[in-house]
Amino acid sequence: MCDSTPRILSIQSHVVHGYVGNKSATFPLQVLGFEVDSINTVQFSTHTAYKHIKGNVLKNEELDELIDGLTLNDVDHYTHFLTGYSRSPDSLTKIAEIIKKLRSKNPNLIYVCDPVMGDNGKMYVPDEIMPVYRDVVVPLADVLTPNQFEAEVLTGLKMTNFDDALTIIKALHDKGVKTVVISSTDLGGEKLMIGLASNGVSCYKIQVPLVDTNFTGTGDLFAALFLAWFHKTGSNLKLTMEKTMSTLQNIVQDTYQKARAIQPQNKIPPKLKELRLVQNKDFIENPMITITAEEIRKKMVD
Ligand SMILES: Nc1ncnc2c1ncn2[C@@H]1O[C@H](COP(=O)(O)OP(=O)(O)O)[C@@H](O)[C@H]1O
Ligand SMILES: Cc1ncc(COP(=O)(O)O)c(CN)c1O
Repeated sequence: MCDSTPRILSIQSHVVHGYVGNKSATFPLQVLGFEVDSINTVQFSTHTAYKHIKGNVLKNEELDELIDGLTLNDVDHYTHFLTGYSRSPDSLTKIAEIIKKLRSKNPNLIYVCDPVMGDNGKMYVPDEIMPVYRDVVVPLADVLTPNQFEAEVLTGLKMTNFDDALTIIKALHDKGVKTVVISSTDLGGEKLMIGLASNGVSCYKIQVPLVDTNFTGTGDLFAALFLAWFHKTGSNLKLTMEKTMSTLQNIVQDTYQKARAIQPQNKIPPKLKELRLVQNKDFIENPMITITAEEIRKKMVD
C-alpha cells in the first residue's frame, strides 16, 4: 500500500445492467491506473430512467459496517474520495463523517463530490437531501461537480447568462470549495452544451455540440474522469477539462450513433443509450484532445 498508485474510495450507486454510478466510474478509473474500492449506495437492476425500478437501498448501519471493516483491517488509506448518487439525508451525514475519518488518516485526501440531485429542472432524489449537501457536505469538498440545476439548487440562484454563472461559481467557492466544475449548462442555447470550471484563480469555459437526447451516467463518468485527469495533470484545470470533455464526447457520440443505427427516428429508449465504455477503452486510456477550453475570467476569490 506504500506504492504511488492513487487509491479511491467511491460511494455511489450500482446497477446490474448498464452504466451509472460506480458502474460508470470504476472501469475508466481503473483503466487510468487507479485502485478503486467501491461501496454501493443502492443496487438496482437498472438506472431510474427505465420503466421498472427494482432493487435495494443500502441501510446506514450497513454503510457503517462496511467502513468499520475497512478500518479494522487497516485498509482505509486513500488518496481520493468520490461520492455520487445517495438517496437519504442520513447517508449523506454519514458520508460527512467518513470524509473526516479518511482525512485523519491522510490529511492530503482529495474529496470529489458530485452532488447528484436532479437535472433539467427536476429533482430525482428526495428534496430533504439538498440542505444536507448545501450545509454539511459541500463545505468539505475539494472539487464539486454539479450540473446547472444542482448548482442553482445549492446556491438558490438562477443561471440565465455567464454573469449569473460566475456569481454561482463564486457562491460555491465561498462555501469552501477549491475547484468548482459545472459539468453542463444550457447557456449555449439549442446547439451547444457549455461546461465551466474554476479554481478561484482562473475560470474556463468549454463547449461541445449538443447531442439531441438525454444520457444517464454521463455526470458520474464526468466526475470520475475529472478526478483522474486532475490528478494525472498535477491539477492543470484547463487540460483536465479538455481531456474529460474530449473523452465524454467520444463516448456520447459513439453511443448515439450506434443507437440511431438501430432506431433511426423518435425517442431512443434507455437500453439503447447505455454508455459504450468498454468499446471506447483505448480512447479513455489515451484521449485525443478534440475540444479546447477558453479562459473567460481570472480571479474568482481574493
Ligand atoms: N446530450 C448531450 N450532448 C452532448 N454531450 C453530453 C450530452 N449529455 C451529456 N453530455 C456530456 O456529459 C457531460 C456530463 O453531462 P451532464 O448532463 O452534466 O451530467 P448529469 O446531468 O448527468 O450530471 C457533459 O459535460 C457532456 O460532456
Ligand atoms: C441509480 C442512479 N444512479 C446515478 C444516477 C445519476 O446519473 P447521471 O450521471 O446521469 O447524473 C442516476 C440517474 N437517475 C440513477 O438512476
